Amino acid sequence: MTEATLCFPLRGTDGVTPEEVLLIEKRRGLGEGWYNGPGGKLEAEETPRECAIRETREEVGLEVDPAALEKAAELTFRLDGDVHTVCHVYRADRFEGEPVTTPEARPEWFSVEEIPYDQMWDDDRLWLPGVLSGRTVVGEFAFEGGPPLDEADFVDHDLGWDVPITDGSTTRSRG
Ligand SMILES: CNc1ncnc2c1ncn2[C@@H]1O[C@H](COP(=O)(O)OP(=O)(O)OP(=O)(O)O)[C@@H](O)[C@H]1O
Repeated sequence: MTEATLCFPLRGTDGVTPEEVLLIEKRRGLGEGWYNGPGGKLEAEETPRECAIRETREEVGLEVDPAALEKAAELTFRLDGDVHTVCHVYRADRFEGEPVTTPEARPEWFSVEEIPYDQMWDDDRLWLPGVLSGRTVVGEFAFEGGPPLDEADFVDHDLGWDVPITDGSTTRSRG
C-alpha cells in the first residue's frame, strides 16, 4: 500500500468557489499524460501535510503557506481488491512563486468551470468538483484489470460527503 498526496492551489478565492485551480500535466510515472494536482508519495518520517507541500515545491516550484493548507479528502484506491493507494487531498489558497515546468510536471491554471476531466483519472470527476467548492469527502474507488493502476478499469465507488476528516497519516503515528 502506498500513501500519497494531492494538492490543489486555488486562485480567486474571494467568493465561495475559487475561480481557478492549478493542475499539472504529469510528464512521467503513474498517470503520465493526464492532468492531476501536484502530489506524490510520502517519504519516510514525513506527514501527509509535509508531503503535499514538498511535492508542490518539487513539481511546480510553488511554496504553499502551511497555514492555508486545508485537508479536503481522503481517497482509497483499490486495484483488483487490494488497497493500492491512500491519497490525502488538500486545497491551498495561499502560496508564493509562479508555477514552473519541471521534468515531472507541466503546470496550467484552469477555470473551475473548464476542468479537463476527459484527460484525468476517471474518478476525479466524482470528487474534485465538491473539493473545489469547499466540501470534504471520504471516498473509496475500485479499479480492476491491472497492474498498472493507470491501465485498469474504474468499476465501482462509494463517497461520503461533508464528513469530518482526520489529517494524520494512515500508517504512521506523526500527523
Ligand atoms: C486511481 N485514481 C487516482 N485518481 C487520482 N489521483 C491518483 C489516482 N491514483 C493515483 N493518484 C495520484 O497520482 C499521483 C501518483 O504520482 P506519484 O506518486 O508521483 O507516482 P509515480 O509513479 O510517478 O511516483 P515517483 O515519481 O516514482 O515517486 C499521486 O499524487 C497519487 O495520489
